[in-house]
Amino acid sequence: MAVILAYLCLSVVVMLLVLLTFLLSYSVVAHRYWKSNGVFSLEPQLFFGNAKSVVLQKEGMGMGMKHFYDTLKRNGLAFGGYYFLTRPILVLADMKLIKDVLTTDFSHFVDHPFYIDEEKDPLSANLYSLQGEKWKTRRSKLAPAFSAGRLKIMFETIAKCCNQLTVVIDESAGRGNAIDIMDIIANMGVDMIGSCAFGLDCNSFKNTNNKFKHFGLQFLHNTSKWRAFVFMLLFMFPDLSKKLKLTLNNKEMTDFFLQLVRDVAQHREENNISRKDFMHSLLQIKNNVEISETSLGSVMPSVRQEEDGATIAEIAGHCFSFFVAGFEPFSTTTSFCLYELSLNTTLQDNLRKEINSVLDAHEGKLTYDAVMDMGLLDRCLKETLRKHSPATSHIRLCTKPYKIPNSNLTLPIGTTVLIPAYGLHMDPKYYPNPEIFDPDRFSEENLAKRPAESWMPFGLGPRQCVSYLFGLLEMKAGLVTLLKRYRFSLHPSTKTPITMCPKNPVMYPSSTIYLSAENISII
Ligand code: HEM
Repeated sequence: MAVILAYLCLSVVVMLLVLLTFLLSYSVVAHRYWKSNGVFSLEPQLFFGNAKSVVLQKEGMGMGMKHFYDTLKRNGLAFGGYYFLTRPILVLADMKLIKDVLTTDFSHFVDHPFYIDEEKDPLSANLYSLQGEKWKTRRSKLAPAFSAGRLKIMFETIAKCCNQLTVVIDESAGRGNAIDIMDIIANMGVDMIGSCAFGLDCNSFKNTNNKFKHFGLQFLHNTSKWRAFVFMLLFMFPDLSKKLKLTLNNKEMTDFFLQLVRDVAQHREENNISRKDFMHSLLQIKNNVEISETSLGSVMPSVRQEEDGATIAEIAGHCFSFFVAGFEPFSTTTSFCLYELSLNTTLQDNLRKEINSVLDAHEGKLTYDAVMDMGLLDRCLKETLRKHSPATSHIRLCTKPYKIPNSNLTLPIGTTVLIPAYGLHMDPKYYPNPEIFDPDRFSEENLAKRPAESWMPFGLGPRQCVSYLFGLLEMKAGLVTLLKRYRFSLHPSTKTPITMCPKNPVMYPSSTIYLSAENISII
């Protein structure tokens, strides 16, 4: 027995040693990549590459990339090599090169390098992750649903969701209570996407345990080490992950969203119901009805079609991506904007003056045209998206060999390329004193002084956020609703300066932002 036990122990030790040797050699060989291609990189650490602080969640990806961008700029380099664990990533620092990759030479960089498994994880087959021709076809079909004309029609649905905001704040206003502003805005974000994408009237404020919110937040706020590990495997080794049957979205959540979309689709199609939301547009795509930018139209075609233009799983994937892509940036940006306005109450008062005078000119109604007439609001939001950009980097996969202009480097297919948006947004060359919140940076005069590409919270080029107009619109509608009714100030329980949570892949504060609100109408 003792001999068998000793033999087993020895076998395990030998296997571990073989595995360790393999990993060591793999890491050492992988970390030669940039040097052998003559590309500048910082000395990588075994296994971790240059991402130790990010992987160990001591620093967020945005900050890590900003530091590398600063290093490249200090050394006058247009690009540099970075290792995320063993994966080489080319980081761009030169504005012209960034513009080429994202726009002029887009045909070489069509895809986002993310995991997708249409069969086992249908929700992963969304616009963000789709690749090649499939992405191109779906994006061109979806784009009209996000046009200005269509959003103007949808504005009524957006405005309805904003009304709920005041119900909760009214309970705390004027009492000096600490208001967890991000929680309130997040609830509104759930309502907004629930209503505008899934066609629900979920009212998160009253029904805090609703299933829709539960699953959405489960996806977004699960910062467990296991999830981070699975995410990393899916990013680093997509083929191996598929073999191991790893998925990003669990079955219970997938089934919930699929059933939800199935029910809504069936109900609307059977009763030919029209509603001013994205679900309406998606059902039109499903039924091969052309999306008009000037009128809502019916979900059912006038002549029955042989084949559906989209499956329920595709629609669910799209709605889910609207939720995932739209919820967090909406709630963080709107909250950060209110935070900045609470620190600068003169600016807040000026903005309120603009809101009131524009609303007066529009018969006191919150309409699409009224929101579009608010210039200072636009500048405040753009400055928030610069300083607190939710997406800190943009990422592309090289899909066709690409020779980098003015260099000897040709990128092979499969190279990951990263644009450090947060680095650009905090670069004093484009934004002097970048830590200062100054909406004037977005005045026409100041805009003319720097390249337009130095501001890219929504990405750039054909793969830029499909919904940036809707994103801006919903945030503006929320801010107008709040600022015309309340004066906000920072509550003493907020820890300042705000630092960023290193566990969250997007820009997210590490401690709660508490504000106080006074109801203006009764001051
Ligand atoms: C509110 C602020 C928002 C910000 C800051 C934002 C930011 C972004 C960014 C940075 C990207 C990637 C762009 C790139 O790779 O170049 C993106 C893509 C995307 N966003 Fe947004 N987004 C916002 C709101 C929304 C909303 C509300 C929706 C949906 C209703 C949405 C849907 C999408 C989709 C579907 C993609 C993938 C587009 C594609 O790959 O073709 N976003 N967004």
